[in-house]
Amino acid sequence: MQKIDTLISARWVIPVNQRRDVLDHHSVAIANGAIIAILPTSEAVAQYAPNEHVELADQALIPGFVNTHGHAAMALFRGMADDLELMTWLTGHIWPAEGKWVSYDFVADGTLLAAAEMIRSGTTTFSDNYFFPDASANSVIKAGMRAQLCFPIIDFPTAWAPTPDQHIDQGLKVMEQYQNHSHIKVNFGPHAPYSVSDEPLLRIKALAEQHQVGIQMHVHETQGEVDDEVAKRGSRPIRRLKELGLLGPNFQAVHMTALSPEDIDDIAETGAHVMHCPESNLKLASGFCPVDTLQKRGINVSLGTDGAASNNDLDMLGEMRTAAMLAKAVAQSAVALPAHEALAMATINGARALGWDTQIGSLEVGKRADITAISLADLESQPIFDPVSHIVYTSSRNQVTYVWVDGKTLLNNRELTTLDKDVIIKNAQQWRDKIQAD
Ligand SMILES: CSC[C@H]1O[C@@H](n2cnc3c(O)ncnc32)[C@H](O)[C@@H]1O
Ligand SMILES: [Zn+2]
Repeated sequence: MQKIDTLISARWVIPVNQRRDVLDHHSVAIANGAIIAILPTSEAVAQYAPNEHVELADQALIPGFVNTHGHAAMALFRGMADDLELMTWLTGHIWPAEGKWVSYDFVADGTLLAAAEMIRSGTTTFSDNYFFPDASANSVIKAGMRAQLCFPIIDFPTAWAPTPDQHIDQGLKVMEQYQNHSHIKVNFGPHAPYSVSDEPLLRIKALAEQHQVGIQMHVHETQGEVDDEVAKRGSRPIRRLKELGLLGPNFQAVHMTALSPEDIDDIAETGAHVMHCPESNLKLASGFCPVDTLQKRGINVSLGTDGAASNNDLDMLGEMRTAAMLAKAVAQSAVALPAHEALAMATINGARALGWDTQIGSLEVGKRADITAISLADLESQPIFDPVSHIVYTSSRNQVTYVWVDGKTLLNNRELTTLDKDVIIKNAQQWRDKIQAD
């Protein structure tokens, strides 16, 4: 018998591999944080002597969700400014609130709140775009998750830095601090084409090439953004970014609504990735990302929740369901974004977009053991013809039972192991009291 750290035996293992397998009565064997075998449970129990054997009858194992766009600390602004269109929401409510409240402590506490919510809904890796990325990094490490932290760059002064160059300089220091960290990647996060001038964008392009890191940016969030840019500069935002040399396989374009055939050509030709945030787009009435068309052009489309101030949750199961439904409506085709492809969008496509697909995003031998378990035991999941259908179309986040990162348990039968739920709730309430009293 081979000694290993953990054996997880489940009714289904859904690896989200190339073959889109659904494996019945299989087990995942874990040693030193990595997946060393996926095999029928009858064989696994004969072959391995695990330190811990987790047996999950009526549950499915999937790769941990990869939430590829958000602003974690904005969880503290959840429900503060609802039912507004993007620019009113941003300029009339969010930016003034950020000017007043955002600090190192705000970001540390807000990111812990977001991390706890994400773990409890099956997310193991997320991408963040917020001020004080050093505070976010500490919270991510405390939570035991993985994150891409895109430090913000914007033309006007923020709570974090007074000029675009100082945003970049401060971000570079954080990037240096986390170079080669197994759980943290630090990337560039220029806010949007309408809020970042050519000069900082050219500096970002040169530095991203020099450091071989990614760039994530809100692009084509609304038709209004595209029209304004055409009126102001005479070119569409995507074309401007292409002409500046930013588009390429390390470019992550968030939102991507209001696309012309030429915009789609630009993305397809350059190999840039698209981060689709359907619920934020719906709530802010921003527009529609043509997911089916993009995928047919071979463009990698991943999934993101955006921040909890525009979603208002960080629930990738819910986001996946919305994405699957919306893709069909937008394509006017019920075969657009089928269930297993929606699951791939929430896992392996995200890992690919973040450049982490050799390590995470699917359950395969050699990858890190970042795994989520979902219970399909209850009445609402009966009968079960296809567990993938149920995960995408009927499951809710309270069915997430276990979460592992690097084989370490972050959620144990719905209990957080790395974070203190009561402290996080108390801190969130204290921030609410301060903000409300103002
Ligand atoms: C530089 S990123 C941080 C910056 O972005 C703001 N933000 C949050 N959500 C959105 C969105 O959907 N579109 C544009 N900007 C957004 C956030 O409040 C920060 O100021
Ligand atoms: Zn955003």
